[in-house]
Amino acid sequence: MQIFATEQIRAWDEYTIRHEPIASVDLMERAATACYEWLLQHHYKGRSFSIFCGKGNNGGDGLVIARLLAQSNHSVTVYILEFGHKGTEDFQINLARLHETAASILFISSNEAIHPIPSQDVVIDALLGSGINRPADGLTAELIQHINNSGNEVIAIDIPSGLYVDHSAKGNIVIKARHTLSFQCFKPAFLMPENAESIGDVHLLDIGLLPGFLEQQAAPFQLVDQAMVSAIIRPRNPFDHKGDYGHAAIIAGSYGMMGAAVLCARACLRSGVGKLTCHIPTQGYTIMQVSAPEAMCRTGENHSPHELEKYDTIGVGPGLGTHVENFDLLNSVFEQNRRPMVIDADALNLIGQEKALLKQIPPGSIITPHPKEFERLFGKTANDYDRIQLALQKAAEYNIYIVLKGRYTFIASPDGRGYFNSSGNPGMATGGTGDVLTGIITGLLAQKYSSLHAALAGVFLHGRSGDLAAAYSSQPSLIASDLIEFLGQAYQSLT
Ligand SMILES: NC(=O)C1=CN([C@@H]2O[C@H](COP(=O)(O)OP(=O)(O)OC[C@H]3O[C@@H](n4cnc5c(N)ncnc54)[C@H](OP(=O)(O)O)[C@@H]3O)[C@@H](O)[C@H]2O)[C@H](O)CC1
Ligand SMILES: [K+]
Repeated sequence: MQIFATEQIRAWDEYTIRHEPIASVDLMERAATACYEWLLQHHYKGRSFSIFCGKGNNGGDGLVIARLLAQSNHSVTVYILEFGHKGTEDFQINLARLHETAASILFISSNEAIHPIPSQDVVIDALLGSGINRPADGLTAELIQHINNSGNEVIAIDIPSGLYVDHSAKGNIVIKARHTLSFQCFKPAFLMPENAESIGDVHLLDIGLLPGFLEQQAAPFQLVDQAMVSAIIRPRNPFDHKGDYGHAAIIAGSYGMMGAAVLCARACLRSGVGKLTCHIPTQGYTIMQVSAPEAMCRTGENHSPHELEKYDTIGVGPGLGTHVENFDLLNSVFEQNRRPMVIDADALNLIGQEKALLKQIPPGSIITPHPKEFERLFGKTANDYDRIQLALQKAAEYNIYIVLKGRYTFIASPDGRGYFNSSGNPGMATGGTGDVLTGIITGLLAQKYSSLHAALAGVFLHGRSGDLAAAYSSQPSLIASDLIEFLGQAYQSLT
């Protein structure tokens, strides 16, 4: 699924209006009807509503929702924020239609006109949508603060008022919604951690925008979804043998952190790799042999980084520790292996301390930092949008794939393309889930998936395992081992 910027969303509306064809006011009716139906299907039937509208088409959506609610015997009060102009054509048509109903209509043109919101009312926020072009200030800002301070449940239409679709509104005054009802496709704003407080739960409603538009568009970002990953994962051939699925190595673990190495190894095995050898410290030998009997082990000084050429790929980092000898270890790995590999955790922290190592990473490799590790490698950014741009820039500079872990993990490709993963849940915010991800991606690389495909399929399967595990038990109880147990079902769910 494509993730569009503001101009493309507008162009998609216009394309649909021209080619369906459908009048703009009827498209608004369709969008608002989808919101109205969502409300009825989600326990809002019979409630009373305070609906706040601007004078653009976002406000127009609010007026249609108000009419549909009033016509179905809901108590509706509509507050229209005076912007000093008449409003868009579709706004005006729908204001006239609203006058035919029992809804109360009040205009807010000064602070004195802002009154307490009845505590039982559901608030609908239709003040500003994708047409926002400056921070909310003056009366608009006052009204947003008033709504936020009311404690009422807020449902935002299209996007919480005050947020921009595709750049940061950090520090600005923005509606805090419990739910956001948006249309057709994800907006970049919904995928940024800095907006979590504003957007609440996002629900995408189908308003029948024509798919023909998608063929003409290069979107700035793509959503990694089931359709994309199902097309990546290849079925197995009946005559295949283990040699066909590659030999991976994992270089991981240290005293007190063998768990990370075990999780990584077991995830790698479950990803479908043909053979796995673990390069681990001597004191971890028994732990690994008992925990992952399918894996071979190499022990010796400094993880015994020898004869690495024989592996199809290598995953390095989980539980490695950051002692100084590990700089030699990394140097040795990068010298012997020039094929794409996976670099995570302490290996990234070492590179963060010795930035010259960045240039030695084999081309096409995948690094998997969480935001703190990313910051140690590439520095701080002012906001989440800038961090994504920095990831794209660094991916190109070092010819690597950057998997920036988070609720919607971002994958920066060196060719400038960016992807947001759609699977996963907050239950996965627990120790060891990153080690599992490294194991899965290493296993996919060994199976000769391209770096891009290994990264995309790896993050999606990892998140899907988390979703299945959380559905089976719960989010709070989820532990990293559960992801490995559910990886089989995650594969199964693709078909
Ligand atoms: N497929 C769809 O997505 C559909 C979406 N629809 C809805 O349409 C809106 C977008 O409507 P638009 O009229 O383009 O924009 P807004 O309603 O968001 O804004 C209207 C005007 O408000 C002014 N503005 C901008 N920023 C501010 C601000 N900070 N404070 C006050 N006013 C502001 C600006 O006008 P100016 O002349 O003052 O610059 C905007 O033009 C979309 O979000 C959906 O809700 C349709 O229903 C169809 C389907
Ligand atoms: K809104």
